[in-house]
Amino acid sequence: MEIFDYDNVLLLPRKCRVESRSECNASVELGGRTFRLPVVPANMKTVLDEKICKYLAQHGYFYVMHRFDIDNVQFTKDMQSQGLYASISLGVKPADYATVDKFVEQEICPEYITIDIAHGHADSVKNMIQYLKAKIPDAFVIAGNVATPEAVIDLEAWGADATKVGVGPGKVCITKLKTGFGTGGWQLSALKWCARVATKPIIADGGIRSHGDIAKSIRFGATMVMIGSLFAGHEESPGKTVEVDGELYKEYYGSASDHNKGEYKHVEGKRILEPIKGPLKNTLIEMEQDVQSSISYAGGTKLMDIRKVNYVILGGDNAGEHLLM
Ligand SMILES: NC(=O)C1=CN([C@@H]2O[C@H](COP(=O)(O)OP(=O)(O)OC[C@H]3O[C@@H](n4cnc5c(N)ncnc54)[C@H](OP(=O)(O)O)[C@@H]3O)[C@@H](O)[C@H]2O)C=CC1
Ligand SMILES: Nc1nc2c(ncn2[C@@H]2O[C@H](COP(=O)(O)O)[C@@H](O)[C@H]2O)c(=O)[nH]1
Repeated sequence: MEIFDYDNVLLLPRKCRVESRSECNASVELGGRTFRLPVVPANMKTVLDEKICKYLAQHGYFYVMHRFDIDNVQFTKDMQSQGLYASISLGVKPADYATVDKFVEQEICPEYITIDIAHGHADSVKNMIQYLKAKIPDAFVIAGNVATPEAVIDLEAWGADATKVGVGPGKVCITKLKTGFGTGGWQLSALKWCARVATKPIIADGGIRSHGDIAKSIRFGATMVMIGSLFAGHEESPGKTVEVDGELYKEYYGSASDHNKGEYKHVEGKRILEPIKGPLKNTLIEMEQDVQSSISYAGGTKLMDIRKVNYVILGGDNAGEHLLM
């Protein structure tokens, strides 16, 4: 098996088929809706809040609200009363089952539900998927996080409509250090490995450090990518604003950090500061333009044309050119 990551793979251009990059369509379909970009901000407290979710839904982007200190039923009602789709997160504890029961009692159905736990290849996730499919069958269920083909096969068989791949590659993640497990350092090849067996969409989660990594994820089998750090440092990001030596930063902390948990127990995340880089809408526009450029370098006109390109691995034991025959 080849081991590589975002920083040692490059995609190879094919002959351009467009006169302008504006002809390239960066949109993607997930769960019956088409979104402008194959990118979703991470469902973390310092990445998004209700206001940002509303902005994303109104402007054609996918979002997944986080699951911490929030009333999911009220959130869903608020979004749907404005004619917007609702996309929430759940855990696997009794309180999460109670939330599902509340949805059923009030006859409300969020369009997207993401089951979001650290070790998603677990019976607890199987039980929650099956509960959701029985109680709210119209919701599109994303489940994770996982790291192996076996896990993707199981989650799909248990009824997940999409899986989220990535254990430990995140910027505020310390899972690798604390447990010795994960895809940190080889997330892109783990994605490739998982995508070979997937029959449903994969969301590649964690490790994206630059916009070109979006195209690399698509090339290796992702339908969408989930990104935290690149979204945490905007003017409207919910993290606290911190000034250091006259420069402004936003705090960005892991969902499994003591900052998020409120206690130091099974901590697998840390807190960092991200420099503030202006409004979110500018980043989203720049990302779209960069993905359009990626499609044009792939010799295509639509997102999945990126899947057709060859690539090179730079340095290391697996170095070389990889041609599609
Ligand atoms: N993508 C990634 O690499 C990671 C992401 N995270 C994020 O941090 C947040 C908190 O995650 P999590 O701690 O799972 O959420 P929860 O605290 O809601 O825990 C989920 C449930 O799974 C149980 N569990 C069993 N084994 C494990 C295990 N190895 N890791 C975690 N839980 C386990 C927990 O029990 P008990 O607590 O008693 O063990 C708990 O009942 C989530 O948003 C998650 O996505 C966290 C770590 C890695
Ligand atoms: N191991 C941990 N992973 C975490 C934690 N909180 C969030 N995450 C994961 O990181 C990605 C975002 O990664 P980034 O590289 O884009 O910043 C996020 O979607 C989660 O899957 C945590 O505390 N520990």
